[in-house]
Amino acid sequence: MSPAAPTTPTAPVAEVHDGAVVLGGRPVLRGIDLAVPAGQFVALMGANGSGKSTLVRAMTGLLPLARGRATLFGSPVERFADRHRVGFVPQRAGATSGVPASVAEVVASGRLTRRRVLRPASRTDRRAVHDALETVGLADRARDAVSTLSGGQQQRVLIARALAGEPELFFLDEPTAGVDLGSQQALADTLAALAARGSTVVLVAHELGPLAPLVQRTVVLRGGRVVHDGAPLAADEAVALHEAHGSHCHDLGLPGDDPRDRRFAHDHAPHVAAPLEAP
Ligand SMILES: Nc1ncnc2c1ncn2[C@@H]1O[C@H](COP(=O)(O)OP(=O)(O)OP(=O)(O)O)[C@@H](O)[C@H]1O
Repeated sequence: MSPAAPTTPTAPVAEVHDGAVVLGGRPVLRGIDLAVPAGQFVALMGANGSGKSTLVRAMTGLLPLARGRATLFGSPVERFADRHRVGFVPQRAGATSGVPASVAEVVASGRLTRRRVLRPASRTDRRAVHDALETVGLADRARDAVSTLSGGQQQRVLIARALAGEPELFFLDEPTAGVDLGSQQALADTLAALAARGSTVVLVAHELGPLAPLVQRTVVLRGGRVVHDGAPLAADEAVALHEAHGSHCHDLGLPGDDPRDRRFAHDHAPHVAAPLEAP
């Protein structure tokens, strides 16, 4: 019998190595090492201000790293050109922003990374928009103004916009925050279908709710560092883990006792005058 062919480890579709991010002169992420293989469903958890949104923004190239490197599909994020391969659903973004657009128009904007500039939408584009709306259960609202939808439905419109680009890798930043249970379940069904198709999902969440069964790996951040990376955790376990981690680093993104932190904070100290003391 011939020996089994060696298994090739799945190359990461998103990776950060020794990543650090500085915002407003303060280090908010330090020493981040994270590699997400194709097809994995990862939950990114941690308390408010622990750095979850900052990490997904750095992983998608929306924020520059002050140190380390980030790659998407093996390319440095700053030079990554295949934008259609990545879908991003930002945190707490309304789908309307006061713009009088229909649901279908907002979702169609998700095709722009695939369409040639100034070309009218093709039959394929229209099909992708329709399929995305079907997936999130809003096909019957396609012609309605997004402003007439509930917050949860608007969140689903943004997810449909990401789906319409037919990406392989999704980042979703707290898609269930403030969303009714019906919409949470619709989202769980949508993400289950994506996972079954082999898509990779990085989900920021405080509460997993109906999404919990989908999670294969949990990464917990605290004070801008990874404090757990492994088996899925329930939200209360993530909080317990968060609280169990010492007092050195805290959620204000200030450095802990690690000398590398002090060095890093020194190197990136804010170049602004200190605020005036309160009288
Ligand atoms: N533009 C900014 N300038 C300065 N500091 C910022 C900026 N954006 C975020 N921060 C700080 O960076 C830290 C991490 O913020 P981030 O939004 O990534 O946390 P989070 O874990 O996603 O929190 P939440 O769960 O509340 O969304 C916080 O201390 C926050 O105050």
